[in-house]
Amino acid sequence: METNKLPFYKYQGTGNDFILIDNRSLTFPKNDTKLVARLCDRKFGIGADGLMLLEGDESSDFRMVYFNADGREGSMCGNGGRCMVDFAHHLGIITDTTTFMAVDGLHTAQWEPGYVQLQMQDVADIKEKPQYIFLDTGSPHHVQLVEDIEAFDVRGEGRKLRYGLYGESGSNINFVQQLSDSTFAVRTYERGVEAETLSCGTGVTAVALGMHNLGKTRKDTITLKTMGGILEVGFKLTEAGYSDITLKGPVSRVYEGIIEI
Ligand SMILES: N[C@H](CCC[C@H](N)C(=O)O)C(=O)O
Repeated sequence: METNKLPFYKYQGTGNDFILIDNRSLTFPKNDTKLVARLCDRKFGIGADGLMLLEGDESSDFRMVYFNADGREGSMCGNGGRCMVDFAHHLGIITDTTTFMAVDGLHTAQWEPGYVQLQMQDVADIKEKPQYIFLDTGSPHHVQLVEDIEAFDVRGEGRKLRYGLYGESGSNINFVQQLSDSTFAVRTYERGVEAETLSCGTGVTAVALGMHNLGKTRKDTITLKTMGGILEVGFKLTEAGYSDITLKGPVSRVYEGIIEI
């Protein structure tokens, strides 16, 4: 059987980990769901929460294409976007500011060594239910307050809600506990990974906006403690909803390698 050597980079942003591939040549077989799932498998492949391709784009610096660990193309990934910006900087495509295209439209970002701040799409629609809230920050997010987040069964309860409440297309499920006026602890069950991840960028963005909308905080800069580190979300509230939403936190290029496919 003929094999190809595929160069890749491994990244993590607050413990949300990704395989990144320079696909400006457009040679990666992106419809091969099984291949993407195998590359993301932690026993049979490289291992990651998702895989991303960096491609060229006519209207911006580059295009980000994101796949969940199950091999299917996902919606927006905030931590992935932050890692992508560091990757583009490493490849020499950008300097310290950039505009790039993702599945939910254009994003601007600021790079500094080890940190990336990403601007997210505006959010106008937040659904408040007695037990939870739901909003889309580029990806769909259920946000639910819990009492003892450390002891909470994120995988079990997340799985139930992801399928029970949202069906096959699903939602990401975030559990949150308020720690102070402007600090919240968050744990996330991610659809497409179908497990808890150490952190979710669009998830903590949803938590920050959701907690502000519920009146749990009056601050416009919120600190989110995830299992994999600390993220910061800033925003402005206008008549049309939340705008100038930013997600900031650490990113690191862990290693690079070559895998035969
Ligand atoms: N981990 C990602 C979210 C991925 C969303 C994905 N699980 C989907 O719903 O397609 C983040 O940092 O925002």
